[in-house]
Formats: sequence, structure tokens, C-alpha cells
Amino acid sequence: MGRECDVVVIGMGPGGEEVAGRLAEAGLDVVGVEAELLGGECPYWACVPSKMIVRAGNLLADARRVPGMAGDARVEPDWSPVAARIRDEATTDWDDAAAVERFTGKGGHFVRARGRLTGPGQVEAGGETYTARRAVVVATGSASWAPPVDGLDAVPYWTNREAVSAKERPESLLVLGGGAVGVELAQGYARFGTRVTVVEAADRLLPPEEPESGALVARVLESEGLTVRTRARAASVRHEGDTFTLVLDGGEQLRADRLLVATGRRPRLSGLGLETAGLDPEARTLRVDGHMRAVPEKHGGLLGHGHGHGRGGEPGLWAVGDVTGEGAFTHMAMYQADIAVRSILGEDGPAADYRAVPRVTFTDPEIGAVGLTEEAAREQGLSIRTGIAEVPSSTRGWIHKAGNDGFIKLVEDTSRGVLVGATSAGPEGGETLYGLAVAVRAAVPVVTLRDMIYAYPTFHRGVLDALADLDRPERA
Ligand SMILES: Cc1cc2nc3c(=O)[nH]c(=O)nc-3n(C[C@H](O)[C@H](O)[C@H](O)COP(=O)(O)OP(=O)(O)OC[C@H]3O[C@@H](n4cnc5c(N)ncnc54)[C@H](O)[C@@H]3O)c2cc1C
Ligand SMILES: NC(=O)c1ccc[n+]([C@@H]2O[C@H](COP(=O)([O-])OP(=O)(O)OC[C@H]3O[C@@H](n4cnc5c(N)ncnc54)[C@H](O)[C@@H]3O)[C@@H](O)[C@H]2O)c1
Repeated sequence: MGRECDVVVIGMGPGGEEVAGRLAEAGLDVVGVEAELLGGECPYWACVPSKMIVRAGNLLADARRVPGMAGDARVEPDWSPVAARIRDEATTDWDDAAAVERFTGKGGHFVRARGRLTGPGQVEAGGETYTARRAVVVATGSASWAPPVDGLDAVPYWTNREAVSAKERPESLLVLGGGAVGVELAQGYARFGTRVTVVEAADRLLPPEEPESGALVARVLESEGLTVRTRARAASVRHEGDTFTLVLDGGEQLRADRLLVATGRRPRLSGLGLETAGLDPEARTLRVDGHMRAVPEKHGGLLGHGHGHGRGGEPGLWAVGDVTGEGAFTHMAMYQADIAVRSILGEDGPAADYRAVPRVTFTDPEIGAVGLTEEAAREQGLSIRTGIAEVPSSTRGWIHKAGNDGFIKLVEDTSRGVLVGATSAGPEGGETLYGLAVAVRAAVPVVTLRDMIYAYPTFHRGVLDALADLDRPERA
């Protein structure tokens, strides 16, 4: 039988930590199992350190914008304060003692080990079997994924982990993958003086976002001296001496001191024993219902036991965060964690609603987006029209001048007269997004959005111009 408890949480990243901490605070006997650091990818190797790099790079960029606007400034970039800040302030040298104390202070029991399901409600970790009376929560997150490029396995390439913990910046860097990880880190390193080339297989950067977003980021990166190669596929890689050589499909060779592979992430599900809970062990994501309860990939009775309601009956299985495949964002893991906590405690509450998922890529300009892109809305068969306004044409954008690239794009479902998607790219694009996220989530009528008063001269006042652009005859 092993040790009995109410809940076992496997994986203590942002999602698992939130679920485990909240349930412990609610008085449940919670065991939190974590193989590496309590807090997961986000604080130690992802969101937080990468945004410290972005913040430092933005300071340098602003200093370079001083001439012609505010006098003169000499900029001497130095990577060492960035590395020190990540080591000392963000990660305490990759030590999670404070996070462990926070969790145990709430009454949780922490186990540092790799956990695996061994049956309904049963988790084996560190040689002990834990039996949950109420729930097991899988929150094992995702790991960086590398494509099958000849030679890649044999070379010491960087993932996000090495890129955010580097003590020194390389002279040159090849970035494979032009998604969020790739472009944020590419711009960050380049602003410190690293010669950066981004290689993206798709026809544009940030492929899931609006084409205007990828085009804008490419234009800005190129204007800052980076090389951007789209529709470029890596065929092979080698590492000789201190140099990486990436050979593209057409035979072209690119060389650099370091290679960052940023080609996406995959949920950490292998070896988790999903089959012992009636789930498909080969599934790429762990599918959940609106209350974060695991549901089987295949129909036909595979489910069996192990998915009870978690109160009074058999223990249930829940999942939150990157493993669910609903969007690899910390805010998604936290949102799902909140729903799972309510569900496990048997409290009423709305089911998950993914119509207005916000995304922010923290390049400069920031690319904020919510809901559907124009293409996704058309694919859903919606009758739509779009409106665009350029940031430099707005009063605030014109005043801002240096570094004012950006636009606001709205996607309206004309049958309902509401926005189903929006992009706000520009200075503070991620902050401007907030009002648009409310509009999409609450289905605020476009006529109401037009009837509002927008403070002058803000960046978000550009929304008014984009709303007016919805009516342009050629867009109707
Ligand atoms: C470079 C980078 C920058 C990012 N920036 C942002 C950003 O700005 N904003 C944003 O919203 N998102 C960002 N993300 C995404 C964000 O980091 C993830 O969405 C988030 O960390 C997911 O949380 P999670 O709890 O699902 O999983 P994770 O953070 O991956 O944590 C899962 C934990 O489970 C543990 N684990 C795995 N298997 C087991 C096992 N069998 N037993 C025990 N423990 C196990 C792992 O060790 C890990 O600690 C970024 C990602 C990267 C790579
Ligand atoms: N600011 C944020 O919120 C933030 C920042 C970073 C990461 N994240 C999250 O982390 C996840 C992972 O980010 P990511 O950027 O690693 O993945 P991604 O899937 O967003 O982008 C990977 C890119 O690599 C390209 N690619 C794939 N194989 C390739 C190949 N062989 N050659 C060249 N290009 C190739 C893809 O076309 C894609 O554009 C994202 O889904 C995102 O949700 C969020």
C-alpha cells in the first residue's frame, strides 16, 4: 500500500506547484513529486531568465536610440551583469530551497524524485509508493525537442537551458527555429554584440501568428544586423574545433561558435506509466476535459478505473500545463491549475474556455496576440473582416519615434459583430493586448468598442484606428 495521502502531484512546475500548494493550503495531505527543481522550467530556464535577457537588451536598444532624440550616449554592452542577475536574483544559482520551504510551509510533503504511475491512484517515486485517496495530478511539463537533422545528436548544441545560463556570450550564434524561444533569444544576444543568424523552416518567423507579425519581427531583426533565413531547412550539422557548421537543404553552409536549437517542445509523458491508468502511453499530449480530468485518446473502454470523480469514489487523474497541449504558456498552466483545484475540491466553477488565449512574444517590438488569427478564423468558416492600424501613424507612435514599429490588427466575426482575434505589435504590445483580450473573451460588440473613450495619446488608442479600418471598402 505504501504511504497514503489525499493527492499526489507529479511535476512541480508552475502548474503543479500551484495545484499542490493550493490543495495543501485547503488542508489536504498533498505529496509533491519533482525530479529537478521545484518551480519547473519557467523560473529557472525559461520565462524569467529569458525576460531578464530581453530587459537588458531593450535597455541597450533604448540607449542606442538616444542620438537624434535626447543627446548622445555611448553603449558598452557587458553580458556579465545579465548572467549574474540570472544566477543570483532569478535562480539563486539554480537552487529551489526557498520554493521547497514555501510548499512545505503550506503543509505539503515534498519528494525529490522521478515519479511514475503504477496503478489507479498510485505513484512510485524514490523507491516509495504513494497511494492517493482523492487525486493524482500529472503536471510534468515539456522538454525541448530537436528535429531529426543528420549529425545533430552528436554535437554539443544549446537548448534554452544553456542559452539562459551562459556565463559569456558567444561571438556568433546560429538559432535553429524562429518561434518565440528563437526570436526572443536571438534579439537578446544580438543586442549584446553576438552575430546571430536565425534559420526557420516555415515561410516566416512566428508561423502560428499573423503573417504581418513574422514580417515585422524579421524586418526589425534585420535592421539590427541579424540574418534571418526563412524557408530554410537544416540538412546536417557538424562541430569541428570550436565551430558549428549547419548545412542547409540546398547545400549552403552557415557557421557559428554556438548553435541554439529552438524548434519546439514536447510534453514529458514517456515512462510515466500512463498505461497503468488506462491511458495511451504513446499519446503526444495528455488530453483533458474542461475540468482538467484526463480523458482517453482512444475510445473503446480503455479508460477503465482510475478516472473517478475524486471525492468519495475512486481516485481521479487530472493534468495541467504543457502536457495538455492547450498552449505552452505559464499563464495557461496557472489557469488550468485553478480549474483543477476547484474540480478536485468539488467546488463549482466554469469549465476551461480557450477562446481568448493571450500570447506575447517578448521581442522589441512585443508581439501580443489573442484569440484567432485571420487565417484560423477563415479556416473555421467564419465570415470575417479585418482592420489594421500602424503604430507609427498614431499620435503616440509618431511621438515615440525611434523604436515605434508595430501595428494593431483586428479580426471581426461580422455575423456576430464581435472581435474573435487581435494582434497588438509594438512598444508595450503585450500591455496593449489586455483590452483586446477582454473584448474577445467577453464578446464586447464592435459598436461598443467604437463608442468607448480611449485616453490620448496612448498606444492603445490605435485600436480606434483599427476599428475604423474594419469599414474600409476593400476589406469588407
Ligand atoms: C525559453 C522559454 C521562454 C519562455 N517564456 C515564456 C513566457 O515569457 N511566458 C509564458 O507564459 N511562457 C513562457 N514559456 C513557457 C513556460 O516556460 C511553460 O509553459 C511553463 O513552464 C509550463 O509549466 P508546466 O508546469 O506545465 O511545466 P514545466 O515548467 O515544464 O514543469 C514541469 C516539471 O515537472 C518535472 N517532471 C517532469 N517529469 C517528471 C516526473 N516523471 N517526475 C517528477 N517530476 C517530473 C520537471 O522536472 C519540471 O520541473 C517559455 C518557455 C521557454 C522554453
Ligand atoms: N513569450 C512566451 O510566452 C514564450 C516564449 C518562449 C516560449 N514559449 C512557449 O514555448 C513553446 C516552445 O517555443 P519554441 O519557440 O521552441 O517552439 P515553437 O514551436 O513556437 O517554434 C519552433 C519553430 O521552429 C521551426 N522549426 C521546426 N523544425 C525546424 C527545422 N528542422 N529547421 C528550422 N526550423 C524548424 C518551426 O517552424 C517553428 O517556427 C512555444 O509553444 C511557446 O508557447 C512562450
